Amino acid sequence: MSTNSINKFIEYIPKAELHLHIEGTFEPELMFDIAKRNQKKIKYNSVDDLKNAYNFNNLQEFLDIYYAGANVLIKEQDFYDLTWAYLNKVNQQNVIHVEIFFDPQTHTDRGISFDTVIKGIYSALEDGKKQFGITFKLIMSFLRHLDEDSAFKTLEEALPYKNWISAVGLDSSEIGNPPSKFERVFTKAREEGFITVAHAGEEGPSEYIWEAINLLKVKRIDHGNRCLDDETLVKKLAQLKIPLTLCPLSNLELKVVKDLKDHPIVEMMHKDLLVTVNSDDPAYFGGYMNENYQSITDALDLSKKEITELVKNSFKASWLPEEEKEKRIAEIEDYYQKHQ
Ligand SMILES: Nc1ncnc2[nH]cnc12
Ligand SMILES: [Zn+2]
Repeated sequence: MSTNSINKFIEYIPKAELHLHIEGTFEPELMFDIAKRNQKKIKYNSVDDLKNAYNFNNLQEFLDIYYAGANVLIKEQDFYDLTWAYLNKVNQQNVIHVEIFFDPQTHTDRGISFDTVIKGIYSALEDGKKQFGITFKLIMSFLRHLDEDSAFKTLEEALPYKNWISAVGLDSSEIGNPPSKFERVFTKAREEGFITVAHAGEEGPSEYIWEAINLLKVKRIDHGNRCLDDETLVKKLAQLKIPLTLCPLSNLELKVVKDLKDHPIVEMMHKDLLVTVNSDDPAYFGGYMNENYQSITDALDLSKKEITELVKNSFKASWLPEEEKEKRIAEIEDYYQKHQ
């Protein structure tokens, strides 16, 4: 199979993205534009200087730069522009459904109101649906390095927007901040009708994945790479069909894997895990959806059949209505049959 043919296959197949932090789509060029209009300073002199700083040894080194970048977002229009830029990008990549995270505490902790953040993001998502037909769900993620009180306060702020937010999640510095720290917040969130998900087993141990399942009652695990350390856990994830939202380029850039050739995605498929491909923080990790698919395809020599399986998994793992899921999966199978 020529690289060209498989890359075209990846480009044109309709895709869903399930693990994407909107703050992680902040491209340096847009960051400088928004900083200028808000008269905010950036630590770096130029787009190139900033890009040169994107060299991470672990999750925390990335998070420090990611939170600093988000500091220039002040007005509703800024959150709109950020989200709109992402939708334009993925529309060109034939992404037709997105389930995206936003981190309200990154902004409310600096005095930006919850309303400003969510209104900007949501109105761009609505416009994306109208203009591009991209359907969406919004996931509000708690920052796990902050305390339970802050998470409870954020949950309260989200209640008037229940109709806009499908789920709550858990992200930021994983090691030392286990899911158990947020058990009570997640219980309350479920009582309020939110679906739950959590980042677990990215850098943290497999025990954190168990906690996310048993204590937070998550419907998906974000990352979950470390589940492979525990065969019983792998069996549990497979048996409960709990999807894992994997992020290959993120894993490479944050040194979760040394080389994409070591990425566990194929091993996980062979173990019957429902794994999906996502971009996490594409502005920081060198690629959106197509680049993620293309780089693992290159590294692991994936076939069109395997790529099709991964794409179907994303729709299976999505929260689209059942009827719509089936329709999308049938369309993807049809695409495969025509282009295999
Ligand atoms: N990969 C990641 N892990 C944890 N928190 C994050 N926030 C943004 N990206 C993240
Ligand atoms: Zn993430």
